[in-house]
Amino acid sequence: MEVKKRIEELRKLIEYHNERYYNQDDPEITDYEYDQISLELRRLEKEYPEFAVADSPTQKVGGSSKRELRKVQHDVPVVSLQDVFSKEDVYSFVNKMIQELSEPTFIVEKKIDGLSVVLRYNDGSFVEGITRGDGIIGESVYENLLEIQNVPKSIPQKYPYLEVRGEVYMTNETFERINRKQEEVGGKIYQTARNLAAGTLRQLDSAIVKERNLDIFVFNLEICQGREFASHSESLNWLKSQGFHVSPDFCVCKTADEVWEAISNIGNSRWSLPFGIDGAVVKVDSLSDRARLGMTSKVPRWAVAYKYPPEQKETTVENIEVQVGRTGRLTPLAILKSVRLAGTTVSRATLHNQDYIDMKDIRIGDTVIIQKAGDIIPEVLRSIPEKRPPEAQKYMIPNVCPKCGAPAAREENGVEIRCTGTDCFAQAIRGVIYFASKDAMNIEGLGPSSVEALMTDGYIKDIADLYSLKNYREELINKGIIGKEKSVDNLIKAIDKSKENDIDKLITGFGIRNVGKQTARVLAANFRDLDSIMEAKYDQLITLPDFGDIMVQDILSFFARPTVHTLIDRLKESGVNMVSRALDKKKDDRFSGKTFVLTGTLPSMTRDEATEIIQMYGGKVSGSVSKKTSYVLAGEDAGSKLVKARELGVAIISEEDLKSMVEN
Ligand SMILES: NC(=O)c1ccc[n+]([C@@H]2O[C@H](COP(=O)([O-])OP(=O)(O)OC[C@H]3O[C@@H](n4cnc5c(N)ncnc54)[C@H](O)[C@@H]3O)[C@@H](O)[C@H]2O)c1
Ligand SMILES: [Zn+2]
Repeated sequence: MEVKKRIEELRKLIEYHNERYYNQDDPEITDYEYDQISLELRRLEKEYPEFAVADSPTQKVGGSSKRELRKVQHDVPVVSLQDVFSKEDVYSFVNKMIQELSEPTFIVEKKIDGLSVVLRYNDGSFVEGITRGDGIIGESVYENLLEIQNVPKSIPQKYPYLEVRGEVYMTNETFERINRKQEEVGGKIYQTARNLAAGTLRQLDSAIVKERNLDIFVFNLEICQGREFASHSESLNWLKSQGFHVSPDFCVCKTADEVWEAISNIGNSRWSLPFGIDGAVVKVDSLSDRARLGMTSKVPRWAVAYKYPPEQKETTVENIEVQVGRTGRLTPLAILKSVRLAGTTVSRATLHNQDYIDMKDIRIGDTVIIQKAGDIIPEVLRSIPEKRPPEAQKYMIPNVCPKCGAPAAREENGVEIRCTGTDCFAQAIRGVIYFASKDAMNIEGLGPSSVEALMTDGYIKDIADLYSLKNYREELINKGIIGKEKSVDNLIKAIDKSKENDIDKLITGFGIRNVGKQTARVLAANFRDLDSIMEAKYDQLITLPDFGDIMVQDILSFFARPTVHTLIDRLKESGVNMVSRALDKKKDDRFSGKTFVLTGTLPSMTRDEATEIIQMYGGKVSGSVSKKTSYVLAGEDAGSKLVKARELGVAIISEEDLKSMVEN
């Protein structure tokens, strides 16, 4: 029973991360973490075949396609690759092939970390380009592919039909350039070059593709009408001669030792490559052998993908600094002797909190092992006590705030230590940065460095001061701390524009503890204006969807502070909007008299979000289906309610339907 539950839990988790990764191009966890949970599921399903199901994520490929992009059926199903994680697995694959085939040759290639596309050519002309999608149906990204220089638009040898497969990717340099630009304008920071490449290729504006400099490596020939190839290497060489950018410097091997050497060589060069790879692919070279071996529903039997373990390095902790967050939280940060790790220079790593430091016993002067899980954020894995200098003391986060000197205290029953000072400069800076951030007031051009400069030079002390910044226009232009005239004017304009925001943005911007943008939205949708929220009582707030005791207490204590009242008065005087627009929308009660029942998991909304939308337009949400039910909003794994709805002939709608019902 326990196992079955775990299997189901893993399936749900993987489906969720697949959605984030393949469909939204915005993963929440690293590939390394994802691979760990997939591996666990694969092992359990193998060990307990009685719990195997046909639609498990281990049996499926990729994601679905976007609504806006044209769907195209694949000629040859685009499958995934069998992952392996150890030397033993590589040897056993190679040796098995050697046993089954007569003197096979193997090709070892870099596994480029991008997204797969299929390119089609008619009589030598590029006519269609498709993403993998779910492997059977992909989405056309032809217009965007036209903007990639290394996709040949026509090739010299004109066979009636040619289909090749390749990986679209972005170089590290371009990736960093774009993120730097995003940071300057306070925009979204992309997690990895792979997501940005995928997101770029799957959006609707080809001009963006051009500007973002995508590239492609072709790694397989699928179909070539009118010509036979004996081997993969022969086809790659031919593709190269036709102007394709082919999977670079592939390696031809005979034995498991040679294959492993090739894999190790790629591994050693990994962090000096100009683009990201997430492994090495070992393929049987002979195409007739490949045909004989065939494939499972998900992977070919003639190839495996070896995934490298995260790179680890030894370094020393030179110091531990303490940072002060927006809510006064003190976060210890290890200052490390700089080392190159997974392609970047690492000189700091968060130590999270006192418990983390205690658990790993990390001290100043210690030699530690660091790694980048999934190659993004470095973490300290462990310290090496044998190499510890004799004078190294156990580390304790100080009991005063390093910025303002006020006492710092550990939360009751919590691990966080916070500055209790009410006048803490470090907190104030973070507070303003947060106020300006995308989820909050979304003030473009007001990123961390501008806020810090403005506050250090005394132009602003708090968020209300932002709205009088225009009085210092000339001075700011002369001083140049924001930039030239244009930057200053843009900033002033953006600040001015933020006055018109709905109050959920403002409430988010206050940075009340435990009140994120979703909670702020609920508040805005249920009260007329900020004054009524400030006057709201416990009993009123606790009935709101998803509001819990701690959150309500936090809201009440925030609005009880006299300093908050003064601040809000100043914002009002500057003309910052204090009226709920979400509530205005409520007057649109197109769902009045209609009852909805929700069932199953919706693709992108939580049930509460769907409920909120329905209620906002005057509809009711009920728990059970009856003849009086107007609509059943059904998602994945919908159960008995859906059956009942069908029986009673109640209209069944999807999340998409609901969205279109409330459009304009
Ligand atoms: N972080 C997350 O939330 C998350 C979610 C889903 C998937 N993932 C990552 O994606 C991986 C699964 O992705 P997948 O289904 O694309 O399979 P895969 O990455 O295991 O391998 C298949 C793909 O590799 C690519 N490839 C690159 N170079 C190649 C070459 N030389 N030859 C052949 N193929 C080459 C092709 O696009 C092919 O479709 C996971 O292992 C995980 O790392 C991460
Ligand atoms: Zn402080």
